[in-house]
Formats: sequence, structure tokens, C-alpha cells
Amino acid sequence: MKVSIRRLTNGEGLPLPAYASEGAAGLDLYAALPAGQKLVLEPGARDLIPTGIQIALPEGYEAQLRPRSGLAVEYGVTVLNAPGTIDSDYRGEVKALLINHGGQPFEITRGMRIAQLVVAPVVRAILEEVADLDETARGAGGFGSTGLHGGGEE
Ligand SMILES: O=c1ccn([C@H]2C[C@H](O)[C@@H](COP(=O)(O)OP(=O)(O)OP(=O)(O)O)O2)c(=O)[nH]1
Ligand SMILES: [Mg+2]
Repeated sequence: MKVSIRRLTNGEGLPLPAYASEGAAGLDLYAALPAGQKLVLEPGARDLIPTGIQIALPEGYEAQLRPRSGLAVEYGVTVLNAPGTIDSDYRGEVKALLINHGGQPFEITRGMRIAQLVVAPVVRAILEEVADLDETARGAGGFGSTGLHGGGEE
């Protein structure tokens, strides 16, 4: 599926987001910080990182801005609002809200691959207000109601 992408001034010279392997689900996004600038995420801190691109998704699609597991496992760095939602009518710069859950400061520089973008179809619901919902075996049970182990008998 074709998705229009536009490079912003801060994205000039950076590669366009790309799939890192043949079967990759996500397009890796690059940090479009000014050249030479180091953005340090202190433990517990968050920051909005520019990616230097704008996209126009076809109607009926969204893009999910997801963490890279390598950054999470190595440094505790993830996307705070994961998955970030890029609406099909959004025309601003795609930005990644990163947070450092690790114990060490994390340094971000221009050109680092900081997150990934997964394009996905969206189902739009037509809400119909009703007086009662149909009954199910689960009912209102949730939040761990089926237990932690085995088939729920424990
Ligand atoms: O990680 C993200 C999440 C969102 N956005 C952009 C695209 C999205 O279409 C827009 C709005 O996002 P969202 O709906 O999650 O934020 P909101 O707090 O509901 O803001 P709004 O009132 O603008 O919808 O912000 C990003 O660039 N990165
Ligand atoms: Mg919104």
C-alpha cells in the first residue's frame, strides 16, 4: 500500500523510515535532532523526539508508533504512550515520546533509530446505544478474574 511521505527540513539528509528486514512489520524511525546535538534522557525523564517526516495515510488506516525492543531491553527506553496513534488526517511531524525507565542516562543523537511505525487498518464503529447488553459467561469479570495458572481451577 502506498503512503505519501514528506521530508521536513530537519529530516534532510536522513534516510526515509525503512523496514529493516524483508518481513519487518515496522518502519524504523530516525531521530531528526540537529546535527551534533545530544539529547540526554535522564532516568525517569521523557522527551518528544522529532523524526523529520510527515505522512498522509489513506483513509481507513492508522500508524502505530511503537517502541524498539532493543532499546527497551538494553536501556529501559520505550515509547511512553505506546502505541502512539498517527491518525490518517494528521499532517504534522511524526514525533516519538520516549521515556527512560532505565537506571542510566540515555543519549539520543541525530540518525538514531528510536522507534518504529506499523501501518494498520482501522475499523470505525457506528455506536448504537441500547438499554441492555447480551449476556456472556464472563460477564463483568475482568482484571485477573480467570486466575494466573492452568485452566482457571486453581
Ligand atoms: O506518538 C505519537 C502520537 C501522536 N502523534 C500525532 C499524530 C496524531 O494523529 C496526533 C494526535 O495524537 P492523539 O490523538 O494520540 O493525541 P491527543 O492527545 O488525542 O491529541 P489530539 O487532540 O490532537 O487528537 O498526534 C505523534 O506524532 N506521535
Ligand atoms: Mg486524539
